Amino acid sequence: MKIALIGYGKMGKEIEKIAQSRGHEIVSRIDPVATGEDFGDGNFEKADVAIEFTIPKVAFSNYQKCFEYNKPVVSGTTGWLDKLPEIKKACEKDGQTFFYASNFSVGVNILFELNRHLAKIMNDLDDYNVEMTEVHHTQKLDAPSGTAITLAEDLLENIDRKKEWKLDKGEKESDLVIKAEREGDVPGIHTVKYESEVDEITIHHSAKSRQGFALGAVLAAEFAAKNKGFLGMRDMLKF
Ligand SMILES: NC(=O)c1ccc[n+]([C@@H]2O[C@H](COP(=O)([O-])OP(=O)(O)OC[C@H]3O[C@@H](n4cnc5c(N)ncnc54)[C@H](O)[C@@H]3O)[C@@H](O)[C@H]2O)c1
Ligand SMILES: O=C(O)C1=N[C@H](C(=O)O)CCC1
Repeated sequence: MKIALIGYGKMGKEIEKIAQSRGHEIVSRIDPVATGEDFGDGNFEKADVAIEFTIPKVAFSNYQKCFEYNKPVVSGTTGWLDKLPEIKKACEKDGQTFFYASNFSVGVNILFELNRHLAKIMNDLDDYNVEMTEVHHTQKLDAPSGTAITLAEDLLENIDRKKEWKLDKGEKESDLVIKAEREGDVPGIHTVKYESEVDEITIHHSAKSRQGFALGAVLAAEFAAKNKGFLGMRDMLKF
């Protein structure tokens, strides 16, 4: 498969290694800083699929470009999701293909499943408060992480006593607090903690490197090249 990388930073480079090890060819590396390559230089159109890991403020315009070229796109960038309804519309009305995941690691997607299941159990157990922590490297631009937002949305959907998430500090009992910490080169740690007077229950994922995110993004690109529409990890992993 021929792959275009949009964003050739930490994730773009990790994805390149995994994609090549799975026999794929990188035909384009679009990044104004790292490579100087652009959509119009004749290479992007050779791609079967694009994988985009950039920065929040440019992600949406990159997806529009992919759609202009009718290329399926895998989106890993976080912090731009206010534009998601427009992307869904492009998939439904114009037949575009878009695969988004706040986290492509299979391990984190297992955590998402556990989080939904545990939240259903904890809904009636009012003695427990729930809060979340995420830890990432100091270069990260967005907070809370996209992964933390996914975990929080699943908690809010299943725990009636929590009404909205708040970054770092809550004001009311009904606020779900997400603490965001930045240190060193931490690839990503997410914890959901329930606490009562008598005990604590935690579920936790800690990435050892960026390899798991990159492998998941390449698997998603393989899936997006064969399937159409608005896609996500639950379509691909089927667990
Ligand atoms: N979904 C996941 O599994 C997952 C995993 C890791 C990171 N991320 C997200 O991916 C994004 C990138 O992470 P990273 O660690 O690679 O960041 P990074 O800072 O190392 O790389 C970002 C790259 O984007 C480039 N860029 C900036 N503007 C651009 C543009 N207009 N077009 C193309 N490239 C452009 C930058 O020059 C840089 O090289 C972040 O939003 C991060 O939160 C998601
Ligand atoms: O390094 C990052 O930035 C990461 N971003 C994603 C997020 O915001 O959840 C996934 C984990 C790593």
